[in-house]
Amino acid sequence: MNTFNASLSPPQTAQPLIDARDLHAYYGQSHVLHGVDLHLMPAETLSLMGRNGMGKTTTLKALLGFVTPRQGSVRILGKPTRKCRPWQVVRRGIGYVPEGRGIFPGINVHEHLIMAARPDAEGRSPWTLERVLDTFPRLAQRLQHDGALLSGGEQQMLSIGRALMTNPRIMILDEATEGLAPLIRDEIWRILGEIKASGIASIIVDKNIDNLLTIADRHLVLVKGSVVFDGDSAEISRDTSLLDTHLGMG
Ligand SMILES: Nc1ncnc2c1ncn2[C@@H]1O[C@H](COP(=O)(O)OP(=O)(O)OP(=O)(O)O)[C@@H](O)[C@H]1O
Repeated sequence: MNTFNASLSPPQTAQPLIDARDLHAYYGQSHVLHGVDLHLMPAETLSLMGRNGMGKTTTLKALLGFVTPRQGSVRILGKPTRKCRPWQVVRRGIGYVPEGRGIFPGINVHEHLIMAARPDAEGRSPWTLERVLDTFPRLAQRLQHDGALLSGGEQQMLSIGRALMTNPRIMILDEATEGLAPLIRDEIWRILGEIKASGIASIIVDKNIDNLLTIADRHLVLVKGSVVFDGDSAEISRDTSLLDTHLGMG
């Protein structure tokens, strides 16, 4: 798929987990998304790229129901989400790791994890507390620590661990490694690789393009609320003008 020729519809071979079409979103009078199409296939890792302010977070919020699109549709697991509240959308099997992490003061690590625990739609719980703590040994050492007293990296691990406790089919991560020290970032990318290997589909927003090119199967690039590229890592790597102009990697 080439630049400025974004796909309008997903492949017909399997049902997409997420199928969003022609999303238009506004903040007041400000028209922020201009007809975004986005689909996510089972077990796929999709990156959402673009410079600051291009509409990545708003796209994620439109998928989750935090922002109501004025035009367009979102289907999660084949069912429309129109009129659904965000909690009803995520109950279809989405683990959300928001920008800023969403960790609560006054609640410790153990409580953050167990309050999120639920089985998947088939009643299975592959992600147990034990498995999450095995994946994040740092959290195991800090179980009784208040969320507000954790480092940024620990908070991000807790945010990801909490999302996994919901036994999601889809993980949505906004700014997965923002503001973290290089070693912690590496740790987060390793864990995102494990999540991918476990078969969970993901949408990842992050500023580190090299890591996104390594981990994601497909990439969408947003410019001023429109998708200008939809393709795989080889395709985007060849498109030096796109990388230079829209991602600052020239
Ligand atoms: N709550 C809001 N009210 C008004 N305008 C907003 C609001 N949130 C975002 N915007 C504006 O909408 C546009 C898209 O913002 P959005 O946060 O979706 O972009 P982004 O690509 O995620 O950027 P960043 O990397 O800076 O988070 C920007 O112009 C931003 O200023």
